[in-house]
Amino acid sequence: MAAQPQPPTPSVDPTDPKILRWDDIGLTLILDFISESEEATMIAAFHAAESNHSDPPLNTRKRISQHFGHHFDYTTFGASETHFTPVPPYIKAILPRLPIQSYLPDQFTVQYYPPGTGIPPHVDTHSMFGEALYSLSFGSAVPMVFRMSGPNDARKMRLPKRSVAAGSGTPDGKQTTDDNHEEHMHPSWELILPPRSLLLMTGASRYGYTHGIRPRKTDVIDGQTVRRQGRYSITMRTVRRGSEIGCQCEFPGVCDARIREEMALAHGPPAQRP
Ligand SMILES: O=C(O)CCC(=O)C(=O)O
Ligand SMILES: [Fe+2]
Repeated sequence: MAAQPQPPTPSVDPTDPKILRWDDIGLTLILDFISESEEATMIAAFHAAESNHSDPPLNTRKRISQHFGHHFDYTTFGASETHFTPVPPYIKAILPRLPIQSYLPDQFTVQYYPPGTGIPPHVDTHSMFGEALYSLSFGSAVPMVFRMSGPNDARKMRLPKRSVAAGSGTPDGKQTTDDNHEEHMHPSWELILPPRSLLLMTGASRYGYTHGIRPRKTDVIDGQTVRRQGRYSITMRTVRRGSEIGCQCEFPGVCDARIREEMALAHGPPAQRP
């Protein structure tokens, strides 16, 4: 396997060597954010909630999601108005430890990735969720791919049927010439997310970069080729409400708020009723 592109060198927090920061792009990785016993509790809770379903996670070949708080709405890429599931204690317990306390997440997606699966590169919706996006990893390590978005990403986000599942490349995941050009302009790099680590995306890493996980049977971790195992993550987001909905970021190419404004301009003002 070709060597995977390494992430830029982080700075290590002087007060805590487990906190790695890429300050210029607003990215933070906190190692050992949860204990092994908290990890075991989370895995057990995930499986307990799945056992009502016909397809238990260990037999699935597709990513499975559980939603807590306001559900993620895959049609608007925002939060559901109607679906709410109370937040379980194992999630509530970690909120006081999150690095940003001025606002806390209230939308949680717990996902199980069977071995070999991933998530296509995407930019999480800007206008519907607050700046801080968290991803807590557990179960096993996986490389997350980051790449500064470019014109090809902007073009794809303006296609009629944008979806997280469509991601980058062709629907079958193959790279197109445009993808290769984009990769040349803004090379991607992979950051290993170890189990029990917390990733925090703000600034450019949140608004301007795509992030994703390549579907792969093996990964190179610490120089060793290892078979990918089942992985779990909890994505944590803060729902924007009322006048907070919108975005003023510096990355209009991949900003859903700007795309909506463009569409409104292109289609003219709404028809006046007599
Ligand atoms: O599994 C992860 O760590 C990230 C998932 C993600 O990017 C998302 O749900 O938007
Ligand atoms: Fe995401």
